[in-house]
Amino acid sequence: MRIDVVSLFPEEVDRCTAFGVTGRARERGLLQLHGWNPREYADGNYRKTDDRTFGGGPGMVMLVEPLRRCLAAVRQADPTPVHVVYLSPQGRRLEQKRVRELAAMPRLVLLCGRYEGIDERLVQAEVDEELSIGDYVLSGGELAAAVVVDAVARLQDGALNDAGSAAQDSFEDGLLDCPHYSHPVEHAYGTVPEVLRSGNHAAIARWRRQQALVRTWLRRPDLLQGRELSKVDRKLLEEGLRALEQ
Ligand SMILES: CN(C)c1ccccc1CNc1ccc(C(N)=O)cn1
Repeated sequence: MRIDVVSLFPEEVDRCTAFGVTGRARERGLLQLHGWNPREYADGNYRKTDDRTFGGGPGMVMLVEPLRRCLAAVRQADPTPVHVVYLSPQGRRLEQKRVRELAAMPRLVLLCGRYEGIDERLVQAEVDEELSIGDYVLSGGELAAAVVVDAVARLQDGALNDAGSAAQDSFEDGLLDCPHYSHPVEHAYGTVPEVLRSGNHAAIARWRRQQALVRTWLRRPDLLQGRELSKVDRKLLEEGLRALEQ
């Protein structure tokens, strides 16, 4: 998968995705990341990329023309058709389902706004999809772009070892993950649950599913709103909640 990032600070996204799973996915060529700076496509010796907003009021707006030229160069760099995503607080909320769909695309362009955002005419003419990573305001779209790069990179084939992809599964069916434990078995902070050391894989899978269901019920009941639980899951959840009351 190829991702082109259009930003006044392309290095920010590069550095945020240069480590761990995402860094390895890039090293392995599972994901190519290219940065583009619209300032290189701006006119004049100040290479102006932003200007005052019409209608008055505070703040500056990113200009159409440097971005239009920059995006033309991005398209020209590779014959693969692009899907242009604009990261903004006005975008649709990014969820894992959409991450999976984006991860399956051959090519993405991530457009990062600064100042008060980008001239709406550029957005209307060039943007396929406006996305928000959450209901909060950042100083620029770069960290939101890095979140998208990270989320899609780890879904590329070969990016995660089997343990990672197992962890992945629990989120896949829309539940929160179960708790995790490692050494030592006994610690001042507590003891590792017996079942996890039993070697009984059916019991371990059952316990993990039950924990995921109980946690989701208690912490994110909204995630259970839209779905019918199977009889098995409903029983696991009820039993898990009863155990908490003991
Ligand atoms: C400067 N601002 C407010 C702005 C305004 C319009 C577009 C981009 C930006 C850049 N900032 C962003 C970007 C994304 C998110 C998000 N929630 O995904 C939050 N902030």
